[in-house]
Amino acid sequence: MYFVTAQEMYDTDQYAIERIGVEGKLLMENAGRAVANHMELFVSDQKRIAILIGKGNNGGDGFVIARTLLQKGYDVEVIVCASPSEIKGDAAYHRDVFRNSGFPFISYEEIENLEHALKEKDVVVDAMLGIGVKGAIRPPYNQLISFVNQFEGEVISVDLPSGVPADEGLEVDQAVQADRTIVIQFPKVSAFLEHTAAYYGRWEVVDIGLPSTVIQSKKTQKRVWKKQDVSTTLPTRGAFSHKGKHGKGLVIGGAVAMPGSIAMTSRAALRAGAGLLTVATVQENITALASTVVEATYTTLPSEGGYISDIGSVDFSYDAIAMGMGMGRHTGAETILQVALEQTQGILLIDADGLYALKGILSSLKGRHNPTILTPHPGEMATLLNVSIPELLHQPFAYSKAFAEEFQAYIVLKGAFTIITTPQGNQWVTVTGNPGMAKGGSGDVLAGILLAMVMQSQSLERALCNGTWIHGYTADLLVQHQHSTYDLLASDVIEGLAQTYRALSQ
Ligand SMILES: NC(=O)C1=CN([C@@H]2O[C@H](COP(=O)(O)OP(=O)(O)OC[C@H]3O[C@@H](n4cnc5c(N)ncnc54)[C@H](OP(=O)(O)O)[C@@H]3O)[C@@H](O)[C@H]2O)[C@@H](O)CC1
Ligand SMILES: Nc1ncnc2c1ncn2[C@@H]1O[C@H](COP(=O)(O)OP(=O)(O)O)[C@@H](O)[C@H]1O
Ligand SMILES: [K+]
Repeated sequence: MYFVTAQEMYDTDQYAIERIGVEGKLLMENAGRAVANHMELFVSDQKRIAILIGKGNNGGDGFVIARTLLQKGYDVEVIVCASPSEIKGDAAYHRDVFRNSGFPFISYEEIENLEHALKEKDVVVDAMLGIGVKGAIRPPYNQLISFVNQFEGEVISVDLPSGVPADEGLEVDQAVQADRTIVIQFPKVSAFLEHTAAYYGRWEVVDIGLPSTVIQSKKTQKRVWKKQDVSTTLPTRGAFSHKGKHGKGLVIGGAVAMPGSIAMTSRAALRAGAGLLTVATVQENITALASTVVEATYTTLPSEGGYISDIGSVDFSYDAIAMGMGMGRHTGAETILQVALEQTQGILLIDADGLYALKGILSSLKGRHNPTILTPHPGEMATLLNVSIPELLHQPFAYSKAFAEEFQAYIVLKGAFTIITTPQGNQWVTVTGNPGMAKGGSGDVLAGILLAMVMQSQSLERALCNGTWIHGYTADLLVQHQHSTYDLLASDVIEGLAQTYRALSQ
């Protein structure tokens, strides 16, 4: 499923009108009807509904929603949040159709105490501001938004909660806190940003028949990776496959004080289907690890001060190598990473402490002939970019894209919304996962799953999307059935992979 910026939405709208010949009025009719029909699924006709209508096209949708619901027998009061004569274009057309159908509306100015009037309602439909919102919220919307936010019934926003911009990199001045948002055709970028997503409440998309042509013709696209994508792209294991077909992988990492991280990465890689796995770590870790991850083979590395001191003995001819987990941030780490960057013949995934080591030698990424994958959490990514974490999280898509394109790497920016960016600038977001994963070790498990995924026959971006989706989904299943967000451990997710793979293969 594509998701879009405000401009991409307007371009799509224009394409439908100018190239396909669907009139704007009809698009608005489709939008309003689709929203009203969707509301019918969860709002009973016994509810008292107020629809707040703004002066732009979001308000135009509101008139169609109101007319459709009234025709279905719903109890609807329409409150126009502007002088009705300010409404222009397609929205004015639908204002007139609404009026000519014999339905009344009232201007907010005519209501003596709007806050009180809303108390009489069960549901407020917010069709005040859509993707056209800009800058600080001006009267009367600022006041109306605060009334809506004090309203105790259900708030349903149309397209996006009024006041929330569609795009990243913008401040929210004041915005409706919706319980539910019915999104028109394509989700907007703000549905996947930490500072704006919560305003949407739960959201669903309604189809109004707009084509994806414009979005597909762009040089790069942004898409949500969903369960159906996983089911249709996850490679199946052929009846006559052998271990060599499922990848020969290597995990490099683990300082003396941090053996657990590579144990988790390795176990996760094996549970996620890796054919053969070797672990290269300091000699002190080998005995304990070998009894924890019995399926792996081991390469003993020399240590100094508890850290890997040299990786010269490593054979780099693996299909894929994951490096950096529990490696430590010692001074020698950069040299070790440099060796790996130069010698790895297959795919190189760099995580955790490897990303800190990468900071000083970022330009080495450009010289690599084989794919490099970086899996930073926001702290690691902000360090690589020399920006603050809030700055990064304000526009994670733009930062990830610029970075991936400049350094020709795949970036997996982890978080509640994990963003996968290819070196060409295409982006996917996975929305699985829960706060139970906000614990040490979750990233190590993801690195292992991704290592296994990229070695099995599928495109790299699909492998990364499938891996992050599966990681989060497994944690979601565990929290729903056996665990809570408090007690869930990163290693539970490794064992939980069994459930996910079984569910996906049924
Ligand atoms: N494919 C599509 O595009 C389709 C779009 N559709 C629908 O149209 C919506 C987009 O409509 P839109 O462009 O008219 O913008 P929208 O958000 O309704 O309002 C703009 C108005 O808000 C005002 N305003 C802005 N900022 C403000 C502020 N800070 N404080 C106060 N006021 C502010 C601004 O006022 P002005 O600055 O002009 O004075 C202007 O009057 C979209 O979300 C979807 O619902 C569907 O019908 C069909 C397909
Ligand atoms: N609140 C959350 N919702 C969804 N996923 C989360 C949440 N918090 C963390 N995660 C996931 O957990 C993992 C944490 O990775 P990371 O921060 O690298 O952990 P660590 O370094 O401790 O192993 C990432 O895959 C991230 O997407
Ligand atoms: K709205």
